[in-house]
Amino acid sequence: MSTVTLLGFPRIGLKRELKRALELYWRGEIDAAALADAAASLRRRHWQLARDAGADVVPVNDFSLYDHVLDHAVLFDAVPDSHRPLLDADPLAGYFALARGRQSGGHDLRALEMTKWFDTNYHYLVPELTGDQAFRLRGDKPVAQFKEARDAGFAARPVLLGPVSFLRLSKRVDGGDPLALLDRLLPCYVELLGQLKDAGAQWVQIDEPCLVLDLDAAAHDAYRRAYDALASSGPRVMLATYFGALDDNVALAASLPVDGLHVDLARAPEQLAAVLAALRPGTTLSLGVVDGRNVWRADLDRALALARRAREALGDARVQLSASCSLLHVPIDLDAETALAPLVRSWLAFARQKIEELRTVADALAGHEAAIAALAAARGVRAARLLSPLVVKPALRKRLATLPPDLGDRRSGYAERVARQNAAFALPVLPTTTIGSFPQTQAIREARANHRAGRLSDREYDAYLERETAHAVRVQEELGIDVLVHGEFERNDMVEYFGEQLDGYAFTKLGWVQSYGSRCVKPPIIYGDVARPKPMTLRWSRYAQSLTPRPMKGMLTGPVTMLNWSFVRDDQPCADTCRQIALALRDEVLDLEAAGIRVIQIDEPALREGLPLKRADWAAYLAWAVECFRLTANGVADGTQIHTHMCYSEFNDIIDAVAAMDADVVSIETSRSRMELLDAFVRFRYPNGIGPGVYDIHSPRVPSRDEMVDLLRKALAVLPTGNVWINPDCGLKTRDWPEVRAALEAMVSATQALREELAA
Ligand SMILES: CN1c2c(nc(N)[nH]c2=O)NC[C@@H]1CNc1ccc(C(=O)N[C@@H](CCC(=O)N[C@@H](CCC(=O)N[C@@H](CCC(=O)O)C(=O)O)C(=O)O)C(=O)O)cc1
Ligand SMILES: N[C@@H](CCS)C(=O)O
Ligand SMILES: [Zn+2]
Repeated sequence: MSTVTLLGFPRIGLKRELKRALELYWRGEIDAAALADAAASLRRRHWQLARDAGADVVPVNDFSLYDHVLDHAVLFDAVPDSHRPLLDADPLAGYFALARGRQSGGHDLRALEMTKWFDTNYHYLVPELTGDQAFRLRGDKPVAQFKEARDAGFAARPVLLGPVSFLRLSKRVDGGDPLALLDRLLPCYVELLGQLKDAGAQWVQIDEPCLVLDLDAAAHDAYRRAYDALASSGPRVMLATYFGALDDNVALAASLPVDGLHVDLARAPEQLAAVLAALRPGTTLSLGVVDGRNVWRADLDRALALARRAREALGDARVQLSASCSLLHVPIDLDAETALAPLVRSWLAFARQKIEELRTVADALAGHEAAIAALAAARGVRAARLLSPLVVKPALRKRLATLPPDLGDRRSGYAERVARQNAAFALPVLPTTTIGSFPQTQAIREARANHRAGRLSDREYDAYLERETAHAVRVQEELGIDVLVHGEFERNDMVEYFGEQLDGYAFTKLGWVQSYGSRCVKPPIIYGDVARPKPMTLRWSRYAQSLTPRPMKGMLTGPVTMLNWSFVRDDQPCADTCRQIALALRDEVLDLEAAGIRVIQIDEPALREGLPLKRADWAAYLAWAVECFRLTANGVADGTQIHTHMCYSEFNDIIDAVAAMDADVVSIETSRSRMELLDAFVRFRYPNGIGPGVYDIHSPRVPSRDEMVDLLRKALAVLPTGNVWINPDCGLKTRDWPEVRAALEAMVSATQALREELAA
């Protein structure tokens, strides 16, 4: 019978128990032992859940207190010299200093850079390597977690990030090629695999998601050298590839001397034939037949058909059934969603239900009657979903089909627009602004929770939000910020808040998915045609503008980000869904403008991360993504200023698309890379306004005025002064008020210093 395995399970806990424990620990309210207990009990609960749902083998070492890439950097001692003494003295404190920075106890340590994990909304910490990097094993996390599961009676498979992917996801501080360090790193893997074998591991899962990327000859060579070196040094190796098709790398992956290969058959079912043809004799094939990136019940007939084909070619013992990738990217348990409309709920599967689906396929493959009957039931539910009147809105479809071709064009070019805007707003040189959110304090979240639970009336909640908004406006005025924001206090999240107000979207109570560290999101679920029944942000923008004579920015999440950070329907192309969202948001933009809001920011932080992993697919994606942004933004008059904001982006590859969006101002995250990310704009001679982020909002560390002056000088040396705006890297919702005040005070003071220099 085929084995059911998992590549990984969510770590945060159904009720975000890990988040709570981490934040208590960081505030000094629990000690390291209590944090370790909370983590161990979550691991135990998740192994049990996975086994009860039907997994034959559970993953271990997929658990992390903050991030699995950081865990590997620490495991191999691939950390900056600055952090090593603390890591030696107090491993947990050192670990969190790498993740979050630390400015206490005589330390001034910065956090590592954080970036997107492939095309997901999970963020990993980028290991920093030097040219003469030495690696050694530090600690024994994978072995300890294997023993923990083994001793608790679970059949467990340790998960490691593979050496080539680890290096490709790292960066060299000297600009060199991280893969040049491969030969130095491999002995650590060999030693670790030996330890796992000694501990009794039968299999180890080695993740090489980079095998689904476009790879050059040097990367192919690195893969061969790496796996030749690892061959037979430890347990049997399941080489896991995910997030797409192996395509040109299929022969490479299948030729490596490993015992098993996992392939993603949710995104790329068509690759099964090529994989079966290329597989070495004796190799086990793990079929990722259930989608680990989305929440729809699987097409179990298709999954079973794929499994049967693999079994015919390989025999039962050489076939494993799994989700396409780690289940890290989906919520834990649909059973907790008691408030979802029953029909919509019947269409969904979260992590636990996905394991049950895998069990069903495995059992059906083995001919079990009950499983075969379950397949028929699942078939009925899927068919009903695709035909449901909840899904299709004919009037909207008609509007979309008859859009005038120039709907996404501004009336005039940038030069004319900016002249009008400058005359209307009379802003100083180097105008200051922020990205939108102000601290989402515990008190605000509690008020929202109380409102949701009926303990706070609509009127009380509204009045509370008005007070918070008025306070934020006052603070910005006191600080001397030029273009203000209302603070986004009414929003639980920049995507979920809009999803809650749009037709065609469902939202969950406990559908938490980790975004980074202790931070989570509840991605809303797009199940049908999207439409806007009524204005969504007008009330708060209008109120905030009424409090100040300064320009108040309207604040919207853009269509591409709404799409990429939601669970999307799988019954129509993403481009079509995105156009529907764009039309809904366009109406919001025009309502804001009509209400006198003359600066409107449309955030698109997820536009870059949605780039397909293969370059060949980029142009098509960027074409519809830009079209959707333009459709949303460009119906306004010349005097209305459109801003967009993007964070965590590497812009070199997409600068043409950013320019084609034609926003009047784009604010970007640049401080962590010390303005390196500006290069693309400089080389392109980006013509419109640009706000390079001058301080990192992800760390509690308050930057000094001089640091910001320094960064700004770098920016002003390469950008036309008249185009430059001054802002933080991203929104301030995760910070607290004293930090925000101090940091913005320093930002305004840095700006004033530069204005004086420019005037002199
Ligand atoms: C900007 N980013 C975002 C991304 N994706 C999004 N969908 N949204 C984003 O803003 N991706 C990239 C970046 C970085 N990512 C994040 C992601 C998440 C956060 C964050 O701060 N998340 C909050 C949760 C936000 C939320 O939904 N809050 C709700 C629920 C609040 C809550 O916990 N309530 C309690 C009761 C109150 C209490 O006692 O605290 C409860 O329900 O139990 C809300 O505000 O209503 C997080 O804390 O993880 C930041 C950046
Ligand atoms: N307006 C949002 C953008 C985050 S990317 C915020 O300020 O939080
Ligand atoms: Zn941002």
